[in-house]
Amino acid sequence: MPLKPVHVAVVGVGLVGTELVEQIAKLATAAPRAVHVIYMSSSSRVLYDSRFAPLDLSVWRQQFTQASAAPQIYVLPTVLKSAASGGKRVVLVDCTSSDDIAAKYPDFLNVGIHVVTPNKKAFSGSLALYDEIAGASRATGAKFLNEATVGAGLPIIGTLKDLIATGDKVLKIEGVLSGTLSYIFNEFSTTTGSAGSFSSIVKAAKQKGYTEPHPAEDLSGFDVSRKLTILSRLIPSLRSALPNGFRSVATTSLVPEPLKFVPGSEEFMRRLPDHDAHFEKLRAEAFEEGMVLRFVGVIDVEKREIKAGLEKYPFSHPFATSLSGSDNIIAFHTERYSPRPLIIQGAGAGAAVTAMGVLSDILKV
Ligand SMILES: NC(=O)C1=CN([C@@H]2O[C@H](COP(=O)(O)OP(=O)(O)OC[C@H]3O[C@@H](n4cnc5c(N)ncnc54)[C@H](OP(=O)(O)O)[C@@H]3O)[C@@H](O)[C@H]2O)C=CC1
Ligand SMILES: N[C@@H](CC=O)C(=O)O
Ligand code: NA
Repeated sequence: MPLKPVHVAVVGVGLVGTELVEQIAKLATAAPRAVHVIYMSSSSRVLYDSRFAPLDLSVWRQQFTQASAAPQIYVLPTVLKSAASGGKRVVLVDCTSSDDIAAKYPDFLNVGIHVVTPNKKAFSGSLALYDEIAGASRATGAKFLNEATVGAGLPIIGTLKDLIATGDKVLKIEGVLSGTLSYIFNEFSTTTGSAGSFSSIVKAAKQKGYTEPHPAEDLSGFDVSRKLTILSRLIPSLRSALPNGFRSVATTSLVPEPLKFVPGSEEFMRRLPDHDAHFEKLRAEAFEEGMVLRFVGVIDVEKREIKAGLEKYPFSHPFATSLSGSDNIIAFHTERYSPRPLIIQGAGAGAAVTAMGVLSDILKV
């Protein structure tokens, strides 16, 4: 029986959104077309057919460059509701990092539009919004899926949900949860020295598409504390532990004090080299002790302790020897997976693997 198609509205056709549209286009040529893109927007452009006919993905780039109408996020729930008439399955795919769009998820879910997203904002901020999202989803049956918010395409959220749903007890989750910080320290702090200055490696991480739109979000550790918040809310005993979200996670920031309030990423990157000596001192001190630097996150369920920070590990430790590129590594210590934890490792940032995580959620819808 042919698959019932799912109709997607991609909001945020940036690095991840563009790759997602390309992956959907490739899927259509390889298999019976199950995913139709009916709407796409950036912060200044929007492209869709007034009858919500599927967009022709062989020419979307040209059409999108020519599209000029301003996006209408505040009316989008109503617009997509009309696209869902006749029982069509419609999914809002939020590929922005916008708080404003995240705040609208309940409106989409309330009218039966599913939400799939790599954007961490809605799930790592106030518990009130998180509860509103979960409540709207329960009320209408519209799903919200966010696998790509933690570990990009790696099956982290799905695995944690499965462990809990099958009655296992999670004791501790720990690991390297930032692709950007993994890449930076895998290059900057190695068992043999360093591949370059700190700022030049941050620049490379940005060019490779690993960083958040503003790299300070990564260096502040907030991207990691957001991921820890998202995971902790899936653990029943910690669901309400962070009512105000990621800001309550004990987090060590790597942002140099004078750059703390620099709003633009260009100025931030331009001024970062002024602080290379500080990072080099940290690296060299660790190296003298036979240690490397790695940025890790921990959720200790028994102690109700959730923290993110820069740690030192001996040259023989797996974090020093087995990580490379943007690798994430996450260990789930549970009653069943004990004394050896369940470990998931692989690229944890970058357009291809993130879009894959988003697309697999779309296919689940
Ligand atoms: N890069 C990665 O490895 C990973 C990224 N993510 C998440 O994926 C999301 C996207 O990241 P990335 O693609 O790198 O970011 P980009 O900055 O490349 O893309 C963001 C896109 O969102 C658009 N946008 C911003 N505000 C709005 C708005 N109000 N309405 C419509 N469009 C808007 C931007 O438009 P314009 O171009 O006009 O500014 C841009 O097209 C983020 O939430 C990030 O945290 C998650 C896992 C991994
Ligand atoms: N900037 C993030 C992207 C994925 O969430 C990271 O580096 O991990
Ligand atoms: Na994931």
